[in-house]
Amino acid sequence: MSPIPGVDGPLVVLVGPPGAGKSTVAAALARLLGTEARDTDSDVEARAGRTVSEIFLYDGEPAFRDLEREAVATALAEHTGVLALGGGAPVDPATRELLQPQRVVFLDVGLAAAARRIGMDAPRPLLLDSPRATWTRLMDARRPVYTEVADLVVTTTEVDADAVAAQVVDHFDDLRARARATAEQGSST
Ligand SMILES: Nc1ncnc2c1ncn2[C@@H]1O[C@H](COP(=O)(O)OP(=O)(O)OP(=O)(O)O)[C@@H](O)[C@H]1O
Ligand SMILES: O=C(O)C1=C[C@@H](O)[C@@H](O)[C@H](O)C1
Ligand SMILES: [Mg+2]
Repeated sequence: MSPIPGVDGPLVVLVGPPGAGKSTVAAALARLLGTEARDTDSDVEARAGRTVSEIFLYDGEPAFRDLEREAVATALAEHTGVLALGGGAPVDPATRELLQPQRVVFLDVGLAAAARRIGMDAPRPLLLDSPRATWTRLMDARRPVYTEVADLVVTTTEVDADAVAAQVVDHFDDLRARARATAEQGSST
């Protein structure tokens, strides 16, 4: 799936499992491209006035998914920078439809690196019970979905976030040009 010329929206949308580095790489990419990063988990929290964990705990996962679907639709309509989605967002069919014309990058990662990064005891509501087994089960179920929506897959295991961002930029002509222009602007000020 290629981005359709003329379709508005973010320069890049990042998908992938918890610990893939979506939020971190979004910030690194935004720096390279001279734009802003946005994260739908943060948007949901700001809108609900609660953390993701609190929403799961008090309202349940279906309520979170409804808020997430709205947050993704709003961010795709409003944001022109880099957008990181929540790990489960592309599982929703309506969200997948919205992603079709977008430029989507799947950040892939193995269990060991993901576990190291998120320390599997962090407050991630879906990973409270048997975090490693649950992460693996989710990833097995979601891999086809992440792959289906993606224009590019970048493996982030053993690659630091700045290098992941550089790989994304290098893959797309317009992003390479934009990053060059951003760097030139930075060195001339
Ligand atoms: N490529 C990387 N190499 C090493 N550590 C990384 C890398 N990317 C991110 N990290 C670290 O891993 C942790 C998790 O990263 P991040 O929050 O960006 O992941 P995420 O995909 O957004 O996860 P979630 O789905 O839970 O929001 C952070 O502490 C971050 O500094
Ligand atoms: O993988 C998931 O389903 C989730 C990932 C996080 O980004 C949050 O959106 C929430 O914890 C659910
Ligand atoms: Mg994140």
